Amino acid sequence: MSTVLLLPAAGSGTRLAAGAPKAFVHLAGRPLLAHAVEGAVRSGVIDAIVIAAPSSLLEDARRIAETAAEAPVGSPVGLDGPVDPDGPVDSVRPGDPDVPGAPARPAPVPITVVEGGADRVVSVAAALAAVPQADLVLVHDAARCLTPASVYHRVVAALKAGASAVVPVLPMTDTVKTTTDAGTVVGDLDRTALRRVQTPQGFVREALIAAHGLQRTDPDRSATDDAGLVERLDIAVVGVPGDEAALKITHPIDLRVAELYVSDGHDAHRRSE
Ligand SMILES: Nc1ccn([C@@H]2O[C@H](COP(=O)(O)OP(=O)(O)OP(=O)(O)O)[C@@H](O)[C@H]2O)c(=O)n1
Ligand SMILES: C[C@](O)(CO)[C@H](O)COP(=O)(O)O
Repeated sequence: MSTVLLLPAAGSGTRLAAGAPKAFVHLAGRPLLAHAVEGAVRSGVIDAIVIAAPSSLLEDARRIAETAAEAPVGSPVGLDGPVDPDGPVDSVRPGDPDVPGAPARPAPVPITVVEGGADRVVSVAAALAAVPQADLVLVHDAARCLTPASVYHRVVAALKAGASAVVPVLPMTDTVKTTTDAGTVVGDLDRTALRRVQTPQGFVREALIAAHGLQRTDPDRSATDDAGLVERLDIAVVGVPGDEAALKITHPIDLRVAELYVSDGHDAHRRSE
């Protein structure tokens, strides 16, 4: 089964306010986009990547992504111990650079860069239109650039087990209340039923194409993720465990947290659990 990753990276990063479109802001000396591409390639489950970038930065995106993708690729990344050949992810590749004697080799993952749009949905649709052939399509925010390989593995495994749509989810850690516009508390939501949703979100290609097709004619613009579009087709969306390291870098404090996480020596892309 071939799996293509769509990487929306065309956002302006208004809330981060770091002086450049967010995917081009540096974390630990490299653009977020480089971290995101490297994480996807090192997961071992992605066959091709399509990036949606700002129109003025298409060449920069291509250069950054191709350099990042040339990092040696290794299959056991994110998996503890040897790869189980009978395990759920069957496209894992050999050649771990950290295994003594294993030869490093260039990434075999082709990268396409397209122009993004005015909002995330438009950017994802532009990237989706550039996917030549694929059985499975994953959509992943460049802003979630430290996502561990294990999250990719869980999403792809659930698709291969028969799901049409898969999202990584985490429990709520705050109490959640509803309020009036004026800010008066109306009531509490049962947080045991609520989940924070991350990316990569995975889809059978036809489901994602149908969902974006519907979106083009649907006046309801409320969906903030691709699963939200697919839900309108009454397709069941399956949740798998996400990971706190897959945080979306949105505000300055998120970038600071990510910097500390990396400088503490964590290599999120290699982490299994
Ligand atoms: N027009 C857009 C808007 C967002 N994105 C991408 O969608 C992901 C999630 O968006 P978000 O984190 O909200 O990024 P921004 O839109 O850049 O943030 P802000 O709203 O603060 O400007 C990011 O990887 C972002 O680059 C995109 O490709 N095209
Ligand atoms: C797709 C997403 O990352 C899921 O949590 C999120 O909805 C994107 O947020 P945005 O601010 O609407 O881009």
